[in-house]
Amino acid sequence: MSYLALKDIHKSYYLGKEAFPVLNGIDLTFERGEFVAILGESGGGKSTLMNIIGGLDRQFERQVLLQGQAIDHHQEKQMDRYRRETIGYIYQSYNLISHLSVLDNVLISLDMTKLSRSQREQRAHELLAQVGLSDQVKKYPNQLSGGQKQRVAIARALASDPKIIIADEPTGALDSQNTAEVLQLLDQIAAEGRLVICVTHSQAVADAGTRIVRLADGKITSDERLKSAYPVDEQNPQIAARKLPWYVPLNTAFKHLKYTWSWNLLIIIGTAIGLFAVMLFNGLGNGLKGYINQEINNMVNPQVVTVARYTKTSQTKGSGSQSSQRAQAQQQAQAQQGGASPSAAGGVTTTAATSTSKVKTFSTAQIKRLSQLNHVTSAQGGLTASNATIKIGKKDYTASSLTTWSANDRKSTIKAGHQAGKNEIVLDKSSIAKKWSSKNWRQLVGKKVTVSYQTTNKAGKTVTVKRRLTVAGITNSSTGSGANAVTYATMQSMQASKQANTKATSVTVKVDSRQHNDAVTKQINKLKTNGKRQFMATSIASMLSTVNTYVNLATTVLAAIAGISLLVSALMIIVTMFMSVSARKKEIGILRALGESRGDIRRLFTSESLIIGVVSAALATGLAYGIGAGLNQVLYKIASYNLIQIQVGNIVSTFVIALAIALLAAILPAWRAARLNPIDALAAD
Ligand SMILES: Nc1ncnc2c1ncn2[C@@H]1O[C@H](COP(=O)(O)OP(=O)(O)OP(=O)(O)O)[C@@H](O)[C@H]1O
Repeated sequence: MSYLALKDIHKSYYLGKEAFPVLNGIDLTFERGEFVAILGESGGGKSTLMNIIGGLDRQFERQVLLQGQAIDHHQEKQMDRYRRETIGYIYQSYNLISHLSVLDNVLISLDMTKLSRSQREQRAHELLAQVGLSDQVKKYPNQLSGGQKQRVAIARALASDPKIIIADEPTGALDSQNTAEVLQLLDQIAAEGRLVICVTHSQAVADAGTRIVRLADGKITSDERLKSAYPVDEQNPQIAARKLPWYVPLNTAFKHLKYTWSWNLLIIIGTAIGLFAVMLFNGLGNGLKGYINQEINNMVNPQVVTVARYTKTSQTKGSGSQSSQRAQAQQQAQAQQGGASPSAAGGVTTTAATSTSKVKTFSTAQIKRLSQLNHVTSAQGGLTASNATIKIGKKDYTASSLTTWSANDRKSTIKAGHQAGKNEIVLDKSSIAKKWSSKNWRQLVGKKVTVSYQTTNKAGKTVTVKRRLTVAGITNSSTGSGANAVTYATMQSMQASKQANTKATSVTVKVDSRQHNDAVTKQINKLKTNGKRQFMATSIASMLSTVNTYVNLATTVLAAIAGISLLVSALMIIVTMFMSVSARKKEIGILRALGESRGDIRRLFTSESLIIGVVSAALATGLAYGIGAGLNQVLYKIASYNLIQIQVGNIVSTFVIALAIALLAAILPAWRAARLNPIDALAAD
């Protein structure tokens, strides 16, 4: 049984439907230890025959047998394995991979063996020493002479310890001295017990072998044995082969990107800019939310629910949206029973006179009921008057509202002085204190002022409540609530002096923790007496969540707009990958000839795209942090807050987006690369 046998091989090329026969029934047998020269004229079919023997060409008729076993050339995976385990190629034009060093060119074949990493490196060094290139291992192919390149190609062909070496015009591009050296190496390879099949035009080259097969017009015209084949040591075990591990294409892709970094840098920068913009807008969204929350929390206690009595007005108008309910609660809280002028207070629109007249008060029992609810720590009544006049010295100042200080009001809003005590008042900084003196507004603290407002007494008569109060402090509250405030007791005593209502028109309910605000608000709104709803509650927490929703919406829209640029990035990666596939056709052919599968080629290009994605995301993260920090410095001067806050989640999502784009962009080019016919790919310029 011959080591390799060709049985009546026929091969035709087709141009349209017209067949051009190239091989017309080739019957040949080969043994290990032979150095066979296939000699023939140009166009005689030598390369075609070598591609069939080498497992690259699968479109032929009849059989190739290896050790008596027919190779099923219809099975792609079996052919990949056959090339990987049995065949080593040497080409006229060397076909080295230009972006890999001499050592890596040899290692790329050794990666498909089961040798350990150190054994692979040791073998690569040994083979390069065997071909006389020990001192050239770090060089790249373009730094070598033709003869040196061919010797690297020989070392690579031997790397995976194949038993058949196919050399297609190996000396065609070499001078006589290099030709002699290469022929000597091929002879040595045959002497090691391998089968060397060498295609040549040259009689001199053919004479260096052990046998000459002449091919003309697709037929064997002679088969001449020059000397007997070298003896084969059957005991010598072959290095075991394996499929290419997944990380090798990743590694090769990385080396290619490193070799061509300047080419890829622009794409990386382009992609990074898009990712950076998305990241920055998300960071701005985080910052804005944080800033708004902080500001509101500084002004208003988030653990507070404001309660008003539920009225018919709120039934007709307020059963709708949350915001309209909130507005009504505030209106009711700020209007005073008995007809305090129903004008706007704290940015709330005026209510109709009828609704004002219907504003109900809280009984002590009702306040107690509220204070006993689950998660409620206290419930405190409050009164509000609209359009109060504050007389300081001889000058009158208008306070849009005068309220009672509640748990809702933050001590941090007091910018000078302290909280109001009995017969004291805190006044608003911008609308009163600064108007009194823009520079020395703090000096208002301790001064006596006269506060007056109109209301209706219990008999229905309009009366003017007037009281001399001491200024305890100055508040700065942009929400309006608590801007001008006295204690509940002071307000009650003022009201009582003119027989006006002293019962609470609003109640401030303190909740044990912020998380329970919503639950308490819902609970209060559900309370009923005789089947009738009693209260209407609103909490700042629900307002905060609405604000956060708006900020999220705005930043998502901005990030999405920025994200459009990522489409351009994806297109850039697709174009680059397609160009890379076109430019690297030969490399694809070489890798396939070495035994890499279509999947390995697909992984190579996908890895390259993914690396571009990861590097872009890393660059975008760096840019976002750098530029974000710069912007924060500028914005801090305005808001005293770091408005760009990039979080871990933003970084993770940026990497996910980048990888998704890179993966999508790689699909088509990688598929195209994997589908390339290895023979056509090898023939590429
Ligand atoms: N892909 C192809 N499509 C059509 N015809 C082809 C193709 N490849 C080769 N041929 C033709 O097949 C014939 C044999 O080509 P082949 O390359 O095998 O010859 P060769 O003996 O190796 O020639 P050379 O020594 O010049 O390399 C030639 O006539 C060539 O034009």
